Amino acid sequence: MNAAPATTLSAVWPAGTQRTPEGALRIAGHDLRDVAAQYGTPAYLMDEADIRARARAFKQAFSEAFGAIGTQADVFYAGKAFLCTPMARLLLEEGLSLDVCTGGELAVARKAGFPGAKIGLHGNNKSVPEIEDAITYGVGRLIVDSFEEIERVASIASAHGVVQGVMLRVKTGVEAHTHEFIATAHEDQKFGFSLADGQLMDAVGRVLKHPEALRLLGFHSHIGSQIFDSEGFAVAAERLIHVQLQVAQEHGIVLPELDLGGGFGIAYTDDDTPLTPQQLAEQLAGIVQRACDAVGHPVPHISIEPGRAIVGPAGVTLYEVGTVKPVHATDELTRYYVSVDGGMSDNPRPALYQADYTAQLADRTSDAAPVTARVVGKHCESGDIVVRDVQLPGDIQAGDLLAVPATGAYCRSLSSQYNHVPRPPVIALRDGGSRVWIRRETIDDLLALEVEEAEGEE
Ligand SMILES: Cc1ncc(COP(=O)(O)O)c(C=O)c1O
Ligand SMILES: N[C@@H](CCCC[NH3+])C(=O)O
Repeated sequence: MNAAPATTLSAVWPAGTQRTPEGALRIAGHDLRDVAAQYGTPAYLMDEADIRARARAFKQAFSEAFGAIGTQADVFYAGKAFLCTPMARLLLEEGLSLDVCTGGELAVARKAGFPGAKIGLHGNNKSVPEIEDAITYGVGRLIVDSFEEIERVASIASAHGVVQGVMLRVKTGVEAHTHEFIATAHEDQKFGFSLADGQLMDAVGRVLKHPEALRLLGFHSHIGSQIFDSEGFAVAAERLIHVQLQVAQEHGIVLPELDLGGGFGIAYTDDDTPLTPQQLAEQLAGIVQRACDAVGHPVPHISIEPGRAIVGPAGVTLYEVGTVKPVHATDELTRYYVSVDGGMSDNPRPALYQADYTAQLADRTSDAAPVTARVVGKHCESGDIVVRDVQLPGDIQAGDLLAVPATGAYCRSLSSQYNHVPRPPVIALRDGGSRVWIRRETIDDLLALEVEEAEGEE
């Protein structure tokens, strides 16, 4: 008798994820039971080919769509989504640029040999050492976020005899359709110079007073994160092109660059329907062209900064189930609390943003009737939820493996050691091999930070 064929999972999973005829999940050719046996759980798994394919898709789609309107577009991967040295090297191999926002992220880029010219440094409160590191490393663009910083960057650049390329972060006033904590362009939040109250034009004037130290490249806007339509980008682009025109009229300078930021949404569950890189690129190119044509301004060189959309869907967290507790939530509902060996320390997004995820058994299939389950972690918080609502087989039990998809972005990078739970490793899976990108943290790693009192010391 022929075995049942492998089935391919939905787009919430890394491309090509399958359920094998034996019932286990397989990613990049790896049976997750073998991965768990080799590396332990919990573990962040990254499908390397999937990251590469998404990086390539963005690069190609944006260069084609913006090439068609007579300009170029660079893709700066937003390192905050997930960064480590091998990831930075992968991006470099794929021809992307890199957005970092702290000295720590810059240090990873340097370790990877990422050329300074292909790096942008963000941050609303960069320290003097961070600015010095960026300038001496030759970072191509520094995205300036405050009046204090204009003077700080000018004085450091001038002390090093450098004319530093800068962009101004703009608060465009766009109300992005996303969770309040990840919307970043409305007035009442910390990022950027406001367009509405004249701060931006004031900032332009102040940058232009330092021609020996600062070169104004253009404006930068990031309207927020996990956004599914291009409406907000259209409003932001129109406003930005309009001020670029104003700069041309008032100062006689045509600013060569415009950065539209990142924030492109991904599917966390099957209810989410993100745009493809090609759809995004075509829509954004149309938006920029119309905005420029409307005021007769040349189309600037464009950059975008996707983080989540490149790395998010490529990641899956693999857990082991420890307990299953049926809870009589209401007269009608028994909810099965499935506790796994990680939780809010490896994925704080549900606690921070009420983010939705899904999950599937990774070691077997089951014919048992599905039950309403909540996947929770092992931390001392009732908000320690990994997946709020998911249907899982009623015979789920201790020892089962559970996989949660779409955890490649803002999980490892937002992780903590809450309750002294060491952080999971990051394992890169590729056809024919696997490799540890970041090893599992140990209790000794955590204890090593403590400073013992020397004997005889008060
Ligand atoms: C300035 C900037 N660029 C890019 C990003 C990347 O966002 P996302 O990972 O949602 O694409 C962020 C984070 O939201 C950001 O603050
Ligand atoms: N950390 C957020 C996104 C904000 C990114 C930085 N501006 C998330 O997980 O969705």
